[in-house]
Amino acid sequence: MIVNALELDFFRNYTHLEASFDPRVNLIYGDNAQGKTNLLEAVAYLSAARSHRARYDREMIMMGIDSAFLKGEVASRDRVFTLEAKLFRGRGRQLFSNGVRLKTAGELAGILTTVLFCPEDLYLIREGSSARRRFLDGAICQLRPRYSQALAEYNRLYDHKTRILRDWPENPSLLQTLDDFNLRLAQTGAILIHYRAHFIRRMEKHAPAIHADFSGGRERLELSYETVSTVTDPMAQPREILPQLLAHQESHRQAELDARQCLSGPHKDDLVVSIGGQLAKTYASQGQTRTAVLSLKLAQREIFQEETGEWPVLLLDDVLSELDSKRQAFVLNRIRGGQVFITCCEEEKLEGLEGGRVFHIRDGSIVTNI
Ligand SMILES: Nc1ncnc2c1ncn2[C@@H]1O[C@H](COP(=O)(O)OP(=O)(O)OP(=O)(O)O)[C@@H](O)[C@H]1O
Repeated sequence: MIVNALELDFFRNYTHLEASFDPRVNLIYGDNAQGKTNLLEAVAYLSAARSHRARYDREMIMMGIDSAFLKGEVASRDRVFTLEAKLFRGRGRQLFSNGVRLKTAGELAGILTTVLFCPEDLYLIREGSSARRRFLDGAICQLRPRYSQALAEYNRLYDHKTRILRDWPENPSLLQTLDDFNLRLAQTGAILIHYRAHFIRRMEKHAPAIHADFSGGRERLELSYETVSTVTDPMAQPREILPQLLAHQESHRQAELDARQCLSGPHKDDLVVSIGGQLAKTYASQGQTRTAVLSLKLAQREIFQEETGEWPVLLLDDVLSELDSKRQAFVLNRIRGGQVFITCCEEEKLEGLEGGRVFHIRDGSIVTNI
């Protein structure tokens, strides 16, 4: 997948932008607050009609203006697609693919897939397990529609069970439905565990090799999957996992009633990341953390390519800071396959770039395009 060209009108701080891109590396540099991240956000928005940092579409419309327009020309699946989004203040957005209005954002799936790294992704290593579960869920949903259905169903059942456990002392009749929710949660939970285990197994084949190359052979990345303790083989079929989840629920039944919280199930799963045998969350340096997160993202991208034959577009926002020059050179020149967008602040980073195209962004405009 390649973004050949992008056009923006009244998107964030871009009054009007027209740009065409290199099929390999695009380096976007400029001072702080000039519009580098906004550019990546626009590309990401055309991929899934979602922004990683805007809660509402209206935030992306230039202040004082009523609508914004985004247009991308994308080469994908041996065809060229024109993707358009029109954002409005006070009413719903409109999405188009090759001039045809789309009914849902889901219809964009598979045309332009992006893998984004942004500074907040460092939480993936540093913070609690929820950030890592979000990463796993997002990556598996890109590949497996059945997983996204199961995840949505699990979250719905989980919310319901949480309400039962919270309210049962005031309303004991709620407990009559608890067994039913437990069974359905275990059935969908078993599907999540099965898919997560298989995905992490594939990540284990890709991410350590990338991390080793990235760190010049100095570091060994290890991944492992931590799930419900009664599950003996998370790779097994969901029907084999199901009785083990039910047993765990049963043994935690009283504790859940006492705590008025849902304590059993894969909503507490974790992807454990270690570097050289030490838990990355506790011991990794800033550069190691960045390297590990990026290795995970690059592995996600390779798995997608293996499955579909297409490289997702890689969007790297402010990835170079805190990396030494060897690791920067890896990002600039040695990421294999596919198109990459990299934002950075300092001009000296340009010296390390061996090919591709360079864009200097100032105040919502491209001032030089090398
Ligand atoms: N809806 C909007 N209308 C107008 N300007 C906006 C809007 N949303 C954001 N901006 C402005 O866009 C500018 C550039 O933001 P962006 O996040 O792209 O900066 P950046 O170049 O990535 O900077 P940094 O290096 O600090 O990350 C900011 O000054 C911000 O105030």
